[in-house]
Amino acid sequence: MFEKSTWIRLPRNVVVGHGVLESVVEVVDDLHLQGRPLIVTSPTPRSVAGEPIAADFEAAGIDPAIVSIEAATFESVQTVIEAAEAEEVSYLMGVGGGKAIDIAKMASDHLEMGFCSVPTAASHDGIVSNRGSVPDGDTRHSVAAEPPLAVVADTAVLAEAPWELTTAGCADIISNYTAVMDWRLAKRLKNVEYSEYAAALAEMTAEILVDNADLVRPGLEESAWIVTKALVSSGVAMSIAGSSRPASGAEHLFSHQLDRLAPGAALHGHQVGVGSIMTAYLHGGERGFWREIRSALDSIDAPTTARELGIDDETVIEALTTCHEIRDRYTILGDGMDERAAREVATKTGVIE
Ligand SMILES: NC(=O)C1=CN([C@@H]2O[C@H](COP(=O)(O)OP(=O)(O)OC[C@H]3O[C@@H](n4cnc5c(N)ncnc54)[C@H](OP(=O)(O)O)[C@@H]3O)[C@@H](O)[C@H]2O)C=CC1
Ligand SMILES: O=C(CO)COP(=O)(O)O
Ligand SMILES: [Zn+2]
Repeated sequence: MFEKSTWIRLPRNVVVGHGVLESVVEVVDDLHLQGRPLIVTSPTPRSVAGEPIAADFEAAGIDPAIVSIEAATFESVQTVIEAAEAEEVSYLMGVGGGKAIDIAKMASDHLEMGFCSVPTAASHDGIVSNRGSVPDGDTRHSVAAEPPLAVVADTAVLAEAPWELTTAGCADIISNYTAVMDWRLAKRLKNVEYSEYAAALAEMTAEILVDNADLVRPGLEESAWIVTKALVSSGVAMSIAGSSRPASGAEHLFSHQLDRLAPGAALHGHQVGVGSIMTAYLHGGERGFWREIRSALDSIDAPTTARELGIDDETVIEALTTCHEIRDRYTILGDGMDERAAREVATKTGVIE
């Protein structure tokens, strides 16, 4: 008897383009969301988009609540849950980078409330996904969370954000190549659940972005358009898979470990990009695909070395040798790299000197 089933949760409205921030109230109205929103944001995105959105709600006769969080932690999720309960809101709106959006989607999941995603930076592919990624002591959880009902991505806002946030988003997408290699390996060796469609979409997204790398340039709003479409597509791949596997392999474990060892040193996307160079080397050997990953990152001005990340060489080695412990996710790192092997991959790929 055939007993398989799947449940893919995707946004209903994805609105991307110049000036669409002004359409937030209309988008919410189209979803028939009633009552007060809680705008979940962080300091810079609050002034860039949180306050203007709040003003638009007020002009429409709706009184929004607003809460700012500083870090992607379970304490922040709790702060948002308490604010939502105290303010008696009906739905949440994550306005910001990956941090604010992750916290809003996780709090929404707990509160069983709808959630909309308003990115202020094209820096990560959690804009659309139904996952939240949160550190917790020695581990990093990738938890199921509420997917957004709507995404409103204003390319004018995204293009105004610091350029390195956009290159971080590109690198998060380019890392799909190695994430999918790890996923296929885990399917072959450990029989993990695998979706051909999600893997193909994640890879194709990276490929289209790399093919369009010439158009990704600072000061061009079209760059924000190209990168945001890729981030949406990659998030959809995660939602199809029901896990972050299509977009998160060993290069993400490496980045998550760097977050613990050198907090705040570099952006998530930049760290996974550098991780991807090294894990591609492990997948393909010296003459392999890692060179293409490195030149793709180079072509969009993303870091390719520890020095460019602002992280010292020894921290890179420590992260490489310990990051398999971050979570139970089988990757090319297997049950861990020894120090000599880590030094060799980091040196041969030029990540450390
Ligand atoms: N759930 C998922 O599927 C995924 C989740 N992630 C998660 O997302 C996070 C990474 O996202 P990222 O966006 O890099 O991190 P942050 O949300 O920390 O944003 C990075 C920085 O950009 C600033 N910023 C955001 N928007 C603007 C703007 N318009 N102008 C100026 N500065 C701005 C933030 O300011 P401020 O400090 O004021 O907030 C912050 O300093 C990680 O926690 C990662 O795990 C990443 C990919 C997928
Ligand atoms: O960053 C991600 C995809 O780009 C997802 O990270 P996690 O695997 O920690 O959920
Ligand atoms: Zn990522």
